[in-house]
Amino acid sequence: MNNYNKTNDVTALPAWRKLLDHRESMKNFSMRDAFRDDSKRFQDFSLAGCGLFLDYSKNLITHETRSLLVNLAREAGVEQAAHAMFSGEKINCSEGRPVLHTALRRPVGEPLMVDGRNLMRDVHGALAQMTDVVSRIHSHLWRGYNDKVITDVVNIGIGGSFLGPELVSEALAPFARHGVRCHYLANIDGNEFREVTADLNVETTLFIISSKTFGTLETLKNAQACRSWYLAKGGTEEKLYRHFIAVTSNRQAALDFGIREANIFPMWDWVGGRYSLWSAIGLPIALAIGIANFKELLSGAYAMDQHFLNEPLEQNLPVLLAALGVWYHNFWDAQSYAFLPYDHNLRNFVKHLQQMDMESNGKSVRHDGSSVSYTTGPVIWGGVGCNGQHAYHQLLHQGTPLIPADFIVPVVSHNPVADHQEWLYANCLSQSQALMRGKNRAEAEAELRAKGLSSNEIERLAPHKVIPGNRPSNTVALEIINPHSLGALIALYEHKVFVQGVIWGVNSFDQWGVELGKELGNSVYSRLTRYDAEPADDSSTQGLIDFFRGRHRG
Ligand SMILES: O=P(O)(O)OC[C@H]1O[C@H](O)[C@H](O)[C@@H](O)[C@@H]1O
Repeated sequence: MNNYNKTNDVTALPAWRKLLDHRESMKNFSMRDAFRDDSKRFQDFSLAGCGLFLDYSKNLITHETRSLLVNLAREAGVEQAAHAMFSGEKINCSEGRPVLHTALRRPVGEPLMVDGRNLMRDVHGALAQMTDVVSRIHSHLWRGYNDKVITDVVNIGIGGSFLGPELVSEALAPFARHGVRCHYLANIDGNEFREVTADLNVETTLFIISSKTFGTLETLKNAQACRSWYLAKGGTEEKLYRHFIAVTSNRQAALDFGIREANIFPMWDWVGGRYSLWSAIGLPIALAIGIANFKELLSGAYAMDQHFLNEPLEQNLPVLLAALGVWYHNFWDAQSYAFLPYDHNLRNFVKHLQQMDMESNGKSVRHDGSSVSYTTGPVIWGGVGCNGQHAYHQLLHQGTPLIPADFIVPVVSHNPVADHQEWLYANCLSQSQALMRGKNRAEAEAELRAKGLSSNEIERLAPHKVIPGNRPSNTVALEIINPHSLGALIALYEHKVFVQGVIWGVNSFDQWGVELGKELGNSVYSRLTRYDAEPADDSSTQGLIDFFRGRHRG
């Protein structure tokens, strides 16, 4: 039971009931009319903070909606929950752990006592260890077994030990000027292994085994394969320590794998995998962009932390985004949410957000073990614009489901080409404008008439040309993607997810749902590889095992 939402059932809160009534009153609300009737709408429903600018005016909301949604967040205990999280309360109830990824970006000097221990000493100790190894590699003091300079880093990790670092490395590629290329090896798939290692030089490659538990199948199998690759390519056992680093909370397992003590970077159980890029899991980022830029990333996230903690709910970026998501999800029956970054370097942002959001709030049991009676975490999807306009925006504009969208767009490109950035920005705005205003029947007919079509043709075609509109979106604009603004942007969504979890009364920080598949995987594997194994419990699994056996050339 969380300490701040006594009922734990959000539908019992007065604000929820008022929102149900309000939803009824909004059934004929038209954004297009709202913009026509209120010239101050953009001004009233936009907010700047931490280098980001949020335009949330293209939403199915009025001033009353906003105050009811903010009241819901308040009644659900969001303010108390935020302080509980930041102060180290064990809010991850099922695992009895604090949730302190925010501690990873606190500046030196701000102590954080948890169970009598100042965690900040551990945090800054790890940051100092990162700083040292980055400095030694960038200054060519750290060399390979043949004394060659390190030019490539392969991060071996999956889930939170991969998606966050991958996102940040790509997003901050313009800042990678230290001669170290980052590669990510995540899946247990020979195709990926070959793709990652094909062009690597064993003499100049450093492997980072990133695994909070050091027990993840994919990561351990890849670590063993990379070790074999290193030895097969000429690497020596004696100098293996120059090519293998580990980031983990399971120190003993790393030592047992053969990682030298000094090459082990700490992780802690109070940092969830999907929130861990700010820790030594972010080592590949720091190797690519330098420790100074990595610290800028931390300071951007810290700025958003302070905004989230201190701004009133009405002026609070994560709270507003969270409340709007709840509004559509629980009162407009939206089942998914689209993220549409208009920047090539943010092309994998949605992958990180998928884990952050869906692994956090893809829950159906509240803190106290009771089942929810309402929908919780949405399906998160999306992709880079303008590409999506030529793929799935059709459904966004004329499909049957309501799918709220977040557009994310920088003004300045790191690589300006002709007027491309102007067109990219224009397309981002026009897509959200089209979602909002649509094209009504009269406009469709007038357009066809202007093309000289006959009235029969107009009658036939017009229904297909109508675009419903009134489809909500937010636009997060920023001047340029840099370490500070990216840190703030990622932290914005971390806190949005947190606020929604508080409102829904679920534990956003465990992930028991991923265990069963892993357990069953072990028994399927043994049936695939041992001919004396018991048959599977169901004919589908056994039939597919037989299909494999009949064809596999192992
Ligand atoms: O970092 P690791 O312990 O290897 O875990 C890697 C990933 O696998 C787990 O199954 C969880 O679903 C993720 O939250 C985690 O990030």
